[in-house]
Amino acid sequence: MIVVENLSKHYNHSVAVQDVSFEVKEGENLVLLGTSGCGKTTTLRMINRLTEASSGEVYINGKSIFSQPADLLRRSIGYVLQNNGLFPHYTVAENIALVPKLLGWSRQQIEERTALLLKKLHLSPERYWNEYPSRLSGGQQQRVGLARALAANPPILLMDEPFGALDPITRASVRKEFRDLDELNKKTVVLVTHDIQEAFELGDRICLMDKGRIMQHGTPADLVFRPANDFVSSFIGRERFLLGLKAVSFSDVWNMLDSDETAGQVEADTMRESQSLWEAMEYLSESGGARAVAVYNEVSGEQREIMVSDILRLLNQFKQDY
Ligand SMILES: Nc1ncnc2c1ncn2[C@@H]1O[C@H](COP(=O)(O)OP(=O)(O)OP(=O)(O)O)[C@@H](O)[C@H]1O
Repeated sequence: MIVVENLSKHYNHSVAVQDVSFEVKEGENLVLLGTSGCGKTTTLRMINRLTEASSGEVYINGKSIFSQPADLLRRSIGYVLQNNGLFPHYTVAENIALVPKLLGWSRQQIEERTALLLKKLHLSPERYWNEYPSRLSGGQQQRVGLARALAANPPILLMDEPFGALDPITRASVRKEFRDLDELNKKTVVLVTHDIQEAFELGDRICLMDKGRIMQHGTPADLVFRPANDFVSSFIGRERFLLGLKAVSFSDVWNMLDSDETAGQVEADTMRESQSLWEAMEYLSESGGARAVAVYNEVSGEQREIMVSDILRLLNQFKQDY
């Protein structure tokens, strides 16, 4: 768990971050969202002390980050940079091995871990082990950057615009891989982005920032359905409908579904209750004429069949009750 209390950063007479406070629970994804220059990166870098705070406190599992040397702190926190930060003169495997080596892992341990991570990130170890970063595509470099940050299995991961350098299509597919990666499920993640769609897809909670301050800290649904002020409303702006679909999952609206719709056998391409209404929309628009999608609830063992008209009804009903 990360607790940030009244964190500020001043440069001479200018203020980069002012009095920022938030908590990130274990296993949660917190997104720092906002336009360029609002203080996201500075806030992130104060957590691993790449930037030293002017004032305020950060506790990780109850322990102040200032109670240990900054370089030791950084070995226990994964960090993914926007331009991936890979060393150009190191191979893929050497880049991934950096922190495990510093921690004194055996060669065999390092090789096993590297091979496992490459496979999980869809990079064949045989093909990419000895490759240099400049010979990889942007998406592949980004995956290696992520593998490097995950190598020593840190409980906390800080990510600065991790998909920022990618074109929109690669960006969407790497983002999807990121969401599905089991390595990340239990990690506490703080992710910086200026992309509101990305924030809504990846964040359990979002801190929307402006001019160094937090404008609203809440769930994606809080930001869309209960904006704290005019700034938040106008930031959400015309994307309200789409973001609403991304903010609501089937588990949020399960008891608004008729129980007699469908039950029984789970079909192969069934969605799960943790997926969003948006994902069901995407499925229906991409499936070439399917009128309904089956959604399976792992908790109750029930299955429902969902049509486009259900999705719109669920969104409206959720909004009214929120
Ligand atoms: N080393 C520095 N010296 C002086 N000012 C700085 C320094 N680093 C950042 N700033 C200023 O602090 C403010 C916040 O910068 P920061 O990089 O945190 O914003 P950001 O929201 O991450 O923006 P971006 O998305 O463009 O990276 C900006 O006004 C920036 O110019």
